Amino acid sequence: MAIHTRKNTEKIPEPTLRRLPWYLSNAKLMREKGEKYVSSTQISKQINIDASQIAKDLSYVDIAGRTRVGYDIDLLIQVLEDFLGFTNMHKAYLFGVGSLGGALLRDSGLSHFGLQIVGAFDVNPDLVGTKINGIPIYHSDDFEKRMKLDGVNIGVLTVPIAIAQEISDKMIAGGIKAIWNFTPFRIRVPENIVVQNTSLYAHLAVMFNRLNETIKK
Ligand SMILES: NC(=O)c1ccc[n+]([C@@H]2O[C@H](COP(=O)([O-])OP(=O)(O)OC[C@H]3O[C@@H](n4cnc5c(N)ncnc54)[C@H](O)[C@@H]3O)[C@@H](O)[C@H]2O)c1
Repeated sequence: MAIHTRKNTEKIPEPTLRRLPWYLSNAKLMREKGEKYVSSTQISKQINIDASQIAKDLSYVDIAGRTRVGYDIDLLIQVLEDFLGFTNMHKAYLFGVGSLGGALLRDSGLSHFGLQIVGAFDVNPDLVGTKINGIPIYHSDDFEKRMKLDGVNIGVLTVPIAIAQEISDKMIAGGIKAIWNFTPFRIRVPENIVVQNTSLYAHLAVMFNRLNETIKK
């Protein structure tokens, strides 16, 4: 018997959005092991999240589970990939090919999650005109010209903090609609522009804190 869980039409909460890729990875792992169905209880055991939370999270995506057997794995993977936008490639530019920017260009994992960096910009003459991982590096001055050719609407910001705002303004003026900001600077943008701030160090602080708690025990 199929359970027709009504699709939850509320705005999806950010924590749910951040958990969905875990369910996707887990479903892919189960598929590799030859499983055809997966239940929220099974996912729960693997990734240590409450089964009812998983069922609630999955109510935001258009998928119905079956009693006892759970979700059809192929369908679950397809629905999650579509929902998360991992199936259609989002083209992006990266600004600032330094130690962090260069590492992101070398990361082939981004394209598995739907982000394709099609070009990068820097001002360092040693970098301009070269490629990293097949991605061409242009001079920052050529950004407007390239924008007209590449159909990009996402910008990855990995420039020095002092010029984070200036480069963001330049990106937006050129037509960029979403900025993945790795600088610690809280950039100001018009209301219609999406900003995602990301810091590796924030997670590090959590790890140190938890580690200290374990050592104390
Ligand atoms: N979010 C995180 O977890 C995290 C981790 C590391 C670094 N960062 C931040 O990322 C940024 C870059 O750090 P990094 O260590 O790679 O620095 P870096 O100095 O190695 O790289 C900065 C790059 O920006 C380039 N640049 C300078 N002016 C430019 C311009 N006008 N247009 C385009 N490129 C320009 C430089 O030539 C250089 O290649 C910093 O703001 C840093 O604080 C964040």
